Amino acid sequence: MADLCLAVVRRVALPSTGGKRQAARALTRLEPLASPLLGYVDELVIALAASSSDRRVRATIDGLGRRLEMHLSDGRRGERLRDGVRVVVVGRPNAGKSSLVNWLCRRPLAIVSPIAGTTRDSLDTHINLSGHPIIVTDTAGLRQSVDPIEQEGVRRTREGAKTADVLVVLVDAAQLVGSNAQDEVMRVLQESGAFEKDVADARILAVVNKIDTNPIPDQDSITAPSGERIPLVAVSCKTEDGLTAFISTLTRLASSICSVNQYSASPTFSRVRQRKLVEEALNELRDFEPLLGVDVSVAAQKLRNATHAIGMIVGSVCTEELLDAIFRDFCIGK
Ligand SMILES: Nc1nc2c(ncn2[C@@H]2O[C@H](COP(=O)(O)OP(=O)(O)OP(=O)(O)O)[C@@H](O)[C@H]2O)c(=O)[nH]1
Ligand SMILES: [Mg+2]
Repeated sequence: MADLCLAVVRRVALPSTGGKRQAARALTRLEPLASPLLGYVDELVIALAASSSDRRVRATIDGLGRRLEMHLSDGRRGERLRDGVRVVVVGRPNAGKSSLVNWLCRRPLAIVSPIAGTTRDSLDTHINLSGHPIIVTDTAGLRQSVDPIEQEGVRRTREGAKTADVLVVLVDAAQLVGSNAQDEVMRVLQESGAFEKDVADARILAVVNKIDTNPIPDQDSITAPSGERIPLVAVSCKTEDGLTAFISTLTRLASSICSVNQYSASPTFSRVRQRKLVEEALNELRDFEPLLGVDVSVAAQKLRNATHAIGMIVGSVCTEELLDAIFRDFCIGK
């Protein structure tokens, strides 16, 4: 076992010079993430050095893997805190999407006109909603068209819908058959591609606009085919009726997105790159166990790869000090 520890620690703890430089640069930018993950690396090396049995090594690596998984399941909170919660407004042409987005950002971001098909491209703007950073996207109205430019606009709307944290489905009160918002919202959702697997996580907010032209009966939610309740608000961008309720509901959804599990009490991954590196580290840890009984040096390489991936995020991994500490505290090699 001492041999195993020595082999593993040597391989884990001796990075290339280039890797060290890169890691050192990364550290300065990633302070909030550094301590917990650096703790893992220390723990990993120390556990290996101190372990007296294979089983304990396996348990330690398994525990580390589970904790990395917990961080990965943080609901992308760090990315949302950095970039903003993505709110995408979809609906048919002329429903009032641009009017709603302009009202949200308090400026005439998008052209508003009675001509259906005015917005032809997706437009992003950043706003602050009770302290939550939000990216609001206005989109081209969903409809069949032979115009290739409009087709491209609709394709972009669907792509945007896939990235939404909150999908606002806006329908025109005047277009409702018998004031039935449920069916029209479901049709628009279907056309936006929202029932496809990769957008299944987005929160949906249904909005009936233009209630000044056709008041609808009081209703605060509708039911999705899955049985889930979708909040519904009735508004008029013209008279501003209902917009306060719209803002409260949107704020509630944004808050719920920004608060998830215990690991998101502090921001975790603020960049996709960091998440990818942790996923890489996790894969290496998962490969370690089956290899341990077969070839210690190949297994050790897996740990070194995992350490390197985390080191790319937190920086000062595998420093001379860490090596010194291991040799001082555990007398390995003496
Ligand atoms: N009466 C009434 N008219 C509204 C309301 N909201 C928007 N409109 C009008 O509806 C028309 C279409 O509004 P837009 O905001 O351009 O609609 P849109 O959904 O962005 O339309 P496209 O860009 O064509 O997809 C404009 O003439 C707006 O002034 C409302 O609440 N009540
Ligand atoms: Mg528009």
